[in-house]
Amino acid sequence: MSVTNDVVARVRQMDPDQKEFHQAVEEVMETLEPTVDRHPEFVKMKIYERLVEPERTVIFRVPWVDDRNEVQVNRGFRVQFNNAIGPFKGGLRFHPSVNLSIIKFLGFEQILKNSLTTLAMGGGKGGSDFDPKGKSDGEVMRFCQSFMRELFRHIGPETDVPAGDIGVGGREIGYLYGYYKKIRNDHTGVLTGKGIEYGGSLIRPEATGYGTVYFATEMLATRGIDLKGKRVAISGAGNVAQFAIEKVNQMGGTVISVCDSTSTIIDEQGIDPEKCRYIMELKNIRRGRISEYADTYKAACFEGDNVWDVIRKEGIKVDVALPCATQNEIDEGHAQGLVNNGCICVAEGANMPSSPEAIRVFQANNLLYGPGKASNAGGVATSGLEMSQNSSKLSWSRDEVDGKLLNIMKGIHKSCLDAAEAYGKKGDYVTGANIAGFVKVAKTMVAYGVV
Ligand SMILES: NC(=O)C1=CN([C@@H]2O[C@H](COP(=O)(O)OP(=O)(O)OC[C@H]3O[C@@H](n4cnc5c(N)ncnc54)[C@H](OP(=O)(O)O)[C@@H]3O)[C@@H](O)[C@H]2O)C=CC1
Ligand SMILES: O=C(O)CCC(=O)C(=O)O
Repeated sequence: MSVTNDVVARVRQMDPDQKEFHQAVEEVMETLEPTVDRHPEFVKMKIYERLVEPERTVIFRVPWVDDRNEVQVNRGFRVQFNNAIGPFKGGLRFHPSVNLSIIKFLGFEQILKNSLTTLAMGGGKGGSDFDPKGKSDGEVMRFCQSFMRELFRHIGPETDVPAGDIGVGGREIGYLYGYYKKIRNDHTGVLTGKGIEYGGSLIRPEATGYGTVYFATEMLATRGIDLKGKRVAISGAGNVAQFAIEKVNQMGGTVISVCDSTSTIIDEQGIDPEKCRYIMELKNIRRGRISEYADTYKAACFEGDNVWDVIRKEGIKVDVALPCATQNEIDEGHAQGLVNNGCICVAEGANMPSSPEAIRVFQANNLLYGPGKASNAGGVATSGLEMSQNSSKLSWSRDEVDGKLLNIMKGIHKSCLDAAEAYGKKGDYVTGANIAGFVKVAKTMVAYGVV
């Protein structure tokens, strides 16, 4: 048995119920095989085994009082996975599905993603099974304050710097940061995604969606194809999806879909900038359902199906797919549906949105397939830029940050292709992203000795 297979088997045996974590580890370990022969020092120092074991995991009680004056209790998590190359860094997810397996898969992916950005950031992730949907601002604030009442002792600008993810946007970051500042009496860059008035970076809200589109354009360019005039399917209707729509519009593509967890909208006329602003207002301010879009604009609404179900069932032609909702939203059948309907490029805005079987379909059909840890790395990269601005007490202009984001995405794209070629897998972005992200972290861990 190879070292990497051993690691997968051990992870499965030690934590048998953590299926999302197994999936993430398996995908990475499969592709790291070529590094084993070339780096005997990684084997000797048990780097593969150490990579899948978090530095520490904190699980905590989050009690809070709802608007009816009743006490509620949720579970909080922070997995500090690896800080070899910089402070732990990664978002917080508030969603009822959150459990240790999901937080570990996200934290594990974050190690390699953050390494790819070239910035000094280790990997971590956290969150809670709290559901912000349907809660008042007061309830969300009291929950965030209780969450921070425990989290504050584990984080710091040089230790661990959380940010947003599903269910954690500007509102939540404001409540979390305000409470941290209150109890630590410290105004410091301990969170990213902050409001611009109190230390946030321009372009951070846009960065994940914009970066995903920049990555897609780089992939398309390798085949001499332009995004202009292409039909683009996007899933999700949250932060990543909204700014992916905005950037596709700026680059001359046509976005034909959007969804939330209850329904999918197909708009054959295209989700133009005005409709995109409508979605932002609907989702970020009114916190309504995406089905309302079809009441306002002439568009089809499919209850209970995600974007990929609808594309497959209805035979909707698509050139480019940008999954921006959640993990495993694209299964094998969805992937085949995309292939059958003409898709040439998939760039993941979400984390692990494609199942392993779906990835095999994309690769077997020679699609340009960009895994999330490369294609959505613009969000955390811009968080890294926010950290730099905070520590130097400077604020950069919109154009300056966007320019740096674009260069980082181009750099990640090149690193993926270079590593894939160097390790005998030319054009394979999955292998390239995993190896390029891993080797830097692994070399650093070797340099530190056994710690
Ligand atoms: N925010 C960031 O900077 C980064 C985010 N990501 C990843 O991008 C993805 C989206 O995150 P983000 O936009 O920030 O989160 P948001 O909470 O802003 O939006 C998530 C969107 O996805 C929808 N969604 C969630 N679950 C499902 C589902 N099962 N089926 C269909 N739609 C669903 C939500 O619907 P509803 O409104 O019904 O909840 C919502 O519209 C996640 O995978 C996240 O990990 C990756 C890198 C950085
Ligand atoms: O900006 C960050 O620190 C986190 C972004 C994130 O959670 C992610 O990349 O998945």
